[in-house]
Order: sequence, then structure tokens, then C-alpha cells
Amino acid sequence: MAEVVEGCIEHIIFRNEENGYTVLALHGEEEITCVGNFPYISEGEFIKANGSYTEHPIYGQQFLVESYEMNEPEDLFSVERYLGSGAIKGIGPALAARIVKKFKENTFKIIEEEPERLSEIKGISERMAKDIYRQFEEKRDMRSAMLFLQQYNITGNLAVKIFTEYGQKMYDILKVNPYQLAEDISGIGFKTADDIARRIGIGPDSDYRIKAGILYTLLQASSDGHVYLPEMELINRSKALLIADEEPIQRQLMALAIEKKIMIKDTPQERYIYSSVFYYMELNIARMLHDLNIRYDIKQELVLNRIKTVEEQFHIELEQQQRTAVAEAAGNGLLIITGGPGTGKTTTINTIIKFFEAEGMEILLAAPTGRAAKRMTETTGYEAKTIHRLLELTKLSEDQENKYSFERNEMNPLETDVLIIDEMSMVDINLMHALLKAVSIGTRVILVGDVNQLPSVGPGNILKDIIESHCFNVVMLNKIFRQSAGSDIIVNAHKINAGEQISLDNKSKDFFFLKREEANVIAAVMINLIKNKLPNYVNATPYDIQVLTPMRKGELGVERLNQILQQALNPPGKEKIEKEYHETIYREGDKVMQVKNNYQITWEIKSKYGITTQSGTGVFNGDAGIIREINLFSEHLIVEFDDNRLVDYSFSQLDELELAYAVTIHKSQGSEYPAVILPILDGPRLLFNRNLLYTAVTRAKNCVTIVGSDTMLQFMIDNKNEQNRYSGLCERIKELV
Ligand SMILES: Nc1ncnc2c1ncn2[C@@H]1O[C@H](COP(=O)(O)OP(=O)(O)OP(=O)(O)O)[C@@H](O)[C@H]1O
Repeated sequence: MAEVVEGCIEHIIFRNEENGYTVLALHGEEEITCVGNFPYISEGEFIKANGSYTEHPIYGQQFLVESYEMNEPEDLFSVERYLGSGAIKGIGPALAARIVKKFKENTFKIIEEEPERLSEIKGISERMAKDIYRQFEEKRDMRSAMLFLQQYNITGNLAVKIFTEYGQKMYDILKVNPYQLAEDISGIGFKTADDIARRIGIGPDSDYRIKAGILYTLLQASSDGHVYLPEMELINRSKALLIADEEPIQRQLMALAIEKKIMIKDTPQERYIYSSVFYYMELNIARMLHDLNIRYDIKQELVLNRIKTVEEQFHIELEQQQRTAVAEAAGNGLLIITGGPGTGKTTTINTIIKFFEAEGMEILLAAPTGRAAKRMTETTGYEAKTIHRLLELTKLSEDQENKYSFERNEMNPLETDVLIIDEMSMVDINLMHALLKAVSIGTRVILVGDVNQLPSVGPGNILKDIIESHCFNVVMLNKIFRQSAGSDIIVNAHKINAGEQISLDNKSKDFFFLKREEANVIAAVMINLIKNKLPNYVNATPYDIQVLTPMRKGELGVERLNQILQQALNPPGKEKIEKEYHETIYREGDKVMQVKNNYQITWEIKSKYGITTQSGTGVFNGDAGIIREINLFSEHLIVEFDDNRLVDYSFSQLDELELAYAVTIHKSQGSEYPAVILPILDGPRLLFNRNLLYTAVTRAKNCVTIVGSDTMLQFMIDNKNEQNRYSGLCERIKELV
């Protein structure tokens, strides 16, 4: 039942700064605990709140606030309390008492209308009087802005961000073009802006709306990996989003092109539409690649001698292709090395490093993810960084949450003679652009990767486009070495890639197929494998065994499998604390994965006495860990990642974590696991392709077990149709020749 309570905020018990969720003690006729969304409210202020009483299992009776308004404090005691509460910096209880004693019931009026009179009070200078006035105004403005935005369901940090960005202009912008918010403020997308626009009464055919819808459609396409869209596809998608006709969309396309927000690229066959940012990125990448591609005059003999030394050192003989790679690396500014698992990429990189080292050259190594960089460090014996670290990522400012920039760029390039990047298939257009900007001409750049892996999560098809342009030196390694040839994981990966049948007779030591035709049976088999069969076989813990699945949804999708596997592998227990967040239960002992890059979050490594011995920042998309501790009172949980790194998450950051008993094959890119289980039964035909299966199989170091349907497995091997990605880099590179 809706009720109204009124009173003074005695004490703020808890506040989540992210979303404004607050627990406070309200002093009215009686003491009430109120919970709800109260950003920007201070102790000592007066509110009148609508809501209803609820019973919390631990904290007892609470008043759940749905909406509230500010009341001016009425009696002198309350005015004094408010002023002295700390709400206005520089005024403490003693000064508040003096102010109220002098101005009595006119106190607020004086502050607002004749603030200079405050300096009549001992202890307040003219400057301070001005400052009090400014703070008072700011608070009032911010508060009215908060209340205004609350009508549109914008609360917490987001509301503060909007007001901080626009100030008093906020009202005009909201009235005329709320779509501006989607462009200026991270955290507001087209949907939110459209929602605000509708409530404000902006018509569905407003020019601003159509333009914003087109830009949003391009943005959405980029989250599917596209760099541009063909015109008709863009129009059709925009029509569906905006529920509008083609004509106004065509018109606004032209307007956006004039404003230089989009670029139109005509080809003989089709017209492509880019967001301007991506268009220039693509163009610059193509140009920078050409600029780097310088020929060096290196004596073949020298190269051969060096290779010989390395061969003696490692007791191997390089294959012809590997030799070519070393010679090309020595003689060219740009080289691409590609090959599947076990084809000797690492061995080639190591020889290249030795060559340049002997030449006295500086060498830097990097890879796109933390895990890939770690692996590169292990296999080369030289420190490899993530590309982000290499480029010295910095945050622009505290209030611009997701805006990052790199210290290393064209003004301050990397100081090195040689740069080797591994796992290039995971590098998207943004990262490639940032990377190349930081490389000066004359640096030798060696890009290594497996072009048959799934393309990057972010937009673009960088590695493939560079190779297919046929404009640069590419060495393809395709021989599987003897050591690797003993592994059916590697042999089968190559067969899958070539569209050949693989043997499913289970005579292998590291590649198994268990035919099951029902989702629940498949789930039960997987549990048995993880709990009982595989740990001993691969000498690993159940946590090291990773289930990889093609989809998020469905009976064998990530979401359902995580629930089933959580229940089987980490069931609830008296001693295990859990927290439910957005319909997921996070429980102590759960396996979780960070699902976005967070460069700011800190980690610590502690000694057994609990003393921090090492600390740093950054947890990256794809990093997996275990929940060690959940604290319901402080609303935090602690996750332990690789190398005993402990990371403290507040509950409001739980969006960054997902259960990771099962993860999608897409998310597993760049990671390796001792053992992988693949449930393959049924799903969208487009998704079930060779590329996906190949990526999944190559994630396993020691053992792959496929559980499911052999027909579907064969279908995947036969299905060469990769999901289409619109990317124009290959063309841009060719155009510049
Ligand atoms: N020329 C060679 N002669 C003999 N063995 C080789 C040669 N080159 C590589 N190898 C061996 O083949 C195996 C695979 O090589 P390497 O690790 O370099 O391949 P890779 O392409 O990096 O593999 P992955 O992508 O799976 O890490 C290793 O055991 C390596 O020692």
C-alpha cells in the first residue's frame, strides 16, 4: 500500500555511488529506515517520500521509496542542522549555529538572495560567503536536475554525468534533441534517448531521431563485427529500428554525410556506408601498413649463418618456410606469419628474436589479451605485454568512465627496432589503428596469427584482410611437426580446417567423441567427465576442464549449462555465502569470468600471512577465476584469478562477471585449457560452421571430448560459410598500391 513519510535525513547508512542506491535513517515522527534511489542527497536534508513498507529478512522493517521530493527545513533547529551537517563544505555545527542565530527564519533567503551579508558573521569572509552561495546554488541545481531526470528513469551516476556534462543547458538539450545524449554520454544509447524523447513528446519522424537511429544501427552492426554496412542493409535495418519509411532515412543519410558523421563509399557494385571514424581508421591502417613495408638490404649469408647458430642451439633444423620467414623478417619492414597449431610459429618467432638480438636490435613482444601475452612470455622466454599495456593505456579523466587513450601514439612512438605481435586474429580495427599509430617507420613489424581462427570480437577482419590483399609479405606455415603430429587434437584441427573427415572411433589418446542425442543426457555426461573421468586423465582439477559451447541460449547454451554445472560442481552449502544479481546466483567457490576489459580495477597478491606482496591494475575480458569470498554486509566479493591475484568487486560491478563453468567458443578465443568438452547437438546453421569448431578444438592442450551428434559434427566440418563480416581493409590496402 502506497504511503508517505516525511522527515530529516539523520544518517546515510549505505550508498552505492554507481547507481545511487541508498539506505538512510529518516527522522520524522519516528525513526524509519528508507531504501531507494537517492543520489545526491545529504544528511540533514528534508524529504517527503512516497513508497511502501517492506520486511527485509536481515534488516527488518524498511520503507521502500518510489519517489521523493525535497522539503525546505521549516523550524530553526532543522535549518541549523542542515547547514551544519556537512552538506555545505566549510560550515560546521558551530558556524551553522551562528548563521541561524543571526538570520533566523530568513537564513535560506539571505544565502540565496543576499549572500554577501553572510560575511557579517564572524568567521565568514566575503570569499567564503560567495563560496557558500555557489555551493548552495549548485546543490539546488543538481537536485532539481536529479528530480527532473528521475521522471525519465535516469538516476544515479548517469544523472550526475548528464548534469555535469551539460549544466543548465541540459533542459534545452533534452527538450530539443535528447538523441544528443547518446552521442555525448557513455552509458546512454539510442534506446534510452528514444525513450526520453517519446516521453518529452518528440515525434517519431523527427530528423534528430532518424539520424540517431542510423548512427545507432551502424554502431550495432559494429558490435557484430562489421566495419560498414551496404546501403540497402543499413536502410532496412534502420527502417526496422525506427519503424520509418525509406525516404526520410535516405534524406538523413545525406544530411549525415554532409555533417561528416558518415562516409559513403561507392563501388561499381554497391554503395557502402561507414561511420566516419571507422572509415578513416581503415584508410589510415592501410596507409600505415604500406609505409612500414620497407625493403632492407640484408645479406642472405648473414641470415643463414644466424639460422644455423639457432639451429645448433635448439637442436632443430628449420623447415624451408620457417627459414623464409626469418629471412623475410630480416629483409622487410612488415611480415605476416600465419599457420595452424603445431606448425612452428613459436619456433619461428624465437629464431627471429635471436636473429635481431644478435644484430643488437631492440625487440618488443605483445599480444591482444592478457592470456595470450602470458603464453607468449612462456614460449619465447621474453617478456610479452598486452598491446594495451605496450601502448601505455591511460584513462582520460575520472568522470569519463570508458574513455581511454594511449600514451604511445604518433607523437610518442614505441622505441624499438622490432615489434612482434602474436594472436593477430584477435586484433580488431580499433586496436590495430592505435598500435600502428605508435609504430614509427623503420620499425620492423612482424604479425603472427592463425587466420583460420574466428575473427576478433571487435569490428574488422584485420589479419585476414591483410593476407588477402596480397600486398605484403606473408609466410604460411603448413607443415605439422612430428611432435605435434602425435597429437590428434592438432591433426584433427588441421583436418577440420581442410574439411576432411575426422576419426571418431575413440582410439585416440587425446580426442574423444561420445555420441549422445539428448541435451539432458549430454549435460549429465559432461558432469561425469568433469567430476570423475577427466581430472585424473589429464592431471588437472575440475576447474581446469572447460566446457565450450557455440551458443548463449538454448538447452546447451552457456546460460543453462552454467546453472546445471554450478549445481553439480558447486552446490549450495551452509558454509557458502551467495549473492543473487540479475537472476544469476554467485556463490563462494564458483568459477567466474571477467567479461569486459577493466584496466582500472586493482589486484593484489598476498602472502600466507595476508600481507600484500604485489599489486597492479587490470583484469581483462576472458580472464577466469574463482569466487573466494562474498561479503553481504559490505556488498563486495573477492575473486582469485591466475597467479593468486585477488580482485575485490563491489556488487554493483557484478555485470563484469559471469559464471564460467561453460563459456561460448567466441569468448574462449586466445585462451588455452588443459581439457575442453564440446557439447554439439543442434543450433543455428549459420553459427555451426567449420571455423567455430576449429577454434574450439584448438583451445585444448591435452584433451578434447565432443559430446553429442556425429551428424551435426560432420555438418560443422562441411559448413564453410563463415559469418559474413563487412570490412573494407583489403580493398583500401589494394587501392593504395
Ligand atoms: N623445424 C622444426 N623441426 C622440428 N620440430 C619443430 C620445428 N619447428 C617446430 N618444431 C616443433 O613442433 C612443435 C610445434 O612448434 P611450435 O610450438 O613452434 O608451433 P606453433 O605454431 O607455435 O604451435 P601452437 O600454435 O600450437 O602454439 C614444437 O614441439 C616444436 O619444437
